[in-house]
Amino acid sequence: MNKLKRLWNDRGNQYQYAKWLMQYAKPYLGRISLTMLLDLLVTVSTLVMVQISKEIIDNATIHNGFVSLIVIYIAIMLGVQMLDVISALLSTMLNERFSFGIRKQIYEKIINSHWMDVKKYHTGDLMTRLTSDAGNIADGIVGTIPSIIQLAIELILVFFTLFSYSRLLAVFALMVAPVAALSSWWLGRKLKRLQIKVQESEASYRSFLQESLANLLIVKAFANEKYATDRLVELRENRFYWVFKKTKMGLVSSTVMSLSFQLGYIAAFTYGVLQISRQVITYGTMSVFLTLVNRVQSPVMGLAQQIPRVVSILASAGRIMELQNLPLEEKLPEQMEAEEVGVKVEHLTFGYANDTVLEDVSFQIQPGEFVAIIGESGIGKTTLVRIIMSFMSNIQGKVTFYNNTGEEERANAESRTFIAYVPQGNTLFSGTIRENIRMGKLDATDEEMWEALRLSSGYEFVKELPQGLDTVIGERGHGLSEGQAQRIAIARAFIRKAPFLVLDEATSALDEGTELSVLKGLQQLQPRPTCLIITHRQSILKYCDREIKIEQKKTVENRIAEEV
Ligand SMILES: Nc1ncnc2c1ncn2[C@@H]1O[C@H](COP(=O)(O)OP(=O)(O)OP(=O)(O)O)[C@@H](O)[C@H]1O
Repeated sequence: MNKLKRLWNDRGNQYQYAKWLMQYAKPYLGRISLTMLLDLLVTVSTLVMVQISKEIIDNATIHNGFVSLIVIYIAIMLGVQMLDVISALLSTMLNERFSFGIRKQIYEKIINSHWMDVKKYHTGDLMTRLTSDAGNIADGIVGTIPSIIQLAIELILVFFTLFSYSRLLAVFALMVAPVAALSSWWLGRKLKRLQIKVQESEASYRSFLQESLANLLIVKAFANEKYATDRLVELRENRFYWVFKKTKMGLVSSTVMSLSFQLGYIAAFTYGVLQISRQVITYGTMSVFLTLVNRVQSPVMGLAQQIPRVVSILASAGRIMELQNLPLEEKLPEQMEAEEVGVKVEHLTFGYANDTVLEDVSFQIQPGEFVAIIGESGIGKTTLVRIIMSFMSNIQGKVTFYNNTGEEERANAESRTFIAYVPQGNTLFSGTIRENIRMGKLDATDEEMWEALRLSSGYEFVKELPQGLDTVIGERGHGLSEGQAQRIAIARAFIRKAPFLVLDEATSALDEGTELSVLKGLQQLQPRPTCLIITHRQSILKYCDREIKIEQKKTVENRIAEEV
């Protein structure tokens, strides 16, 4: 019963996947049809060539002229070659455009979905979906599906041509079809599970590869080079196991089909020979028989061989649809003048999976206030600012920004346009210092960059670099010290001149003196932003008006005394 139910549900899913694929393919249907038309023209031309070859052989046996027929045959053959080339070029172009189109859509989907939902996937897995799965779908839409249609048309055309010569032979030739259909059905079901395993093992392999390269220092520091290589081999072996299993299954089915194909051919051959011996047919007709039998069976085989491809496309479509189904972040139209922004948090409750981190928390931060968020490690400080910045989904309660004129805006992804953020850790991109700072303000001038660097205490060291702002830094700020990278990240936030600034342990790598000058720079920011500063350091508190302490899932507010 359960098995039946699963089959039924699976059928529903396949239909959803196919519908989704169609919707993706829609803009490309014109160009796909053109390549199909070219391929169809090739099919028809080859059928005409079969007919001409029969005439040539028959004319030769009765000593009639056949030179002009050979010339026509060669002309058509050259035409077919040209059509083949054009069709190959067209489908490569189409494949490239389509595969990029699909990747762009998924990429956009990922970057516009809730950060929290996307972070559940390993970047290696996301990469596999963006590259291998998207590639599978592109190949499918541009190659497999048109070739299925083309093979079906070819089958019909050739079948009726053969039928017009000999009904019996046509039916003989099609005897391979039930075998092909049965083995395809059996194969399709088994293959889908294997294909998902192949893609999952590919994702684990890529994830490990990417992570171990990104954390090469840790691998080396713990002398884990051999362990890393062994692990890589193990993951690759796992992938190989599934690929091999899938290939074996494909081979079993194609061997069965190939054997039935051979049998069909032998039957047609014997039948033809008998007919010749009884002088019922000519040698020319015999050659047509054999060619057509071959040509009826090959599309049937071709169709059956497409089954693994279709299965693999549907499995990839399922993996990509999963990303497509992620809910988009809410982006509300601007509702308030974002000057001097404050925030109200009301009855906020939030937890990851089963663990509640914050429970019925309410507080307010006035525009222009500097507030320290404190509390022991792992208590929920970063979580709280991520909620305020609308990175999280499934929160209970309300977060509202407001300005001095009483306008309000419920926190949403669009609110980040008036927020600047310095996250924990090293968050620089590879590229120049200029490119990194510019992320805070895309049209920033050099003067603005130097000013932001001055306020973040990065001016001196960047000035001393031979290439200055054009100094190229590596992945995650490689080439800079942690403290220097932090100051560039702070400059990236300062240049935004955002009315709401969030610093998450932004000065943790700085010495006391440099930290002090960053805090002084923070106070000089014009216009003065509202500032949320997550910190473990007492020295920072005296630069704040208030502290909000997180304790036992609640917040406790304290005004900071002047003399602290
Ligand atoms: N993506 C996540 N999934 C599940 N649990 C998480 C996730 N991120 C954080 N947590 C958990 O939520 C709790 C709060 O984490 P959070 O990062 O907000 O703490 P924090 O106060 O900022 O800590 P620290 O001072 O060490 O940076 C921790 O117990 C942590 O394990």
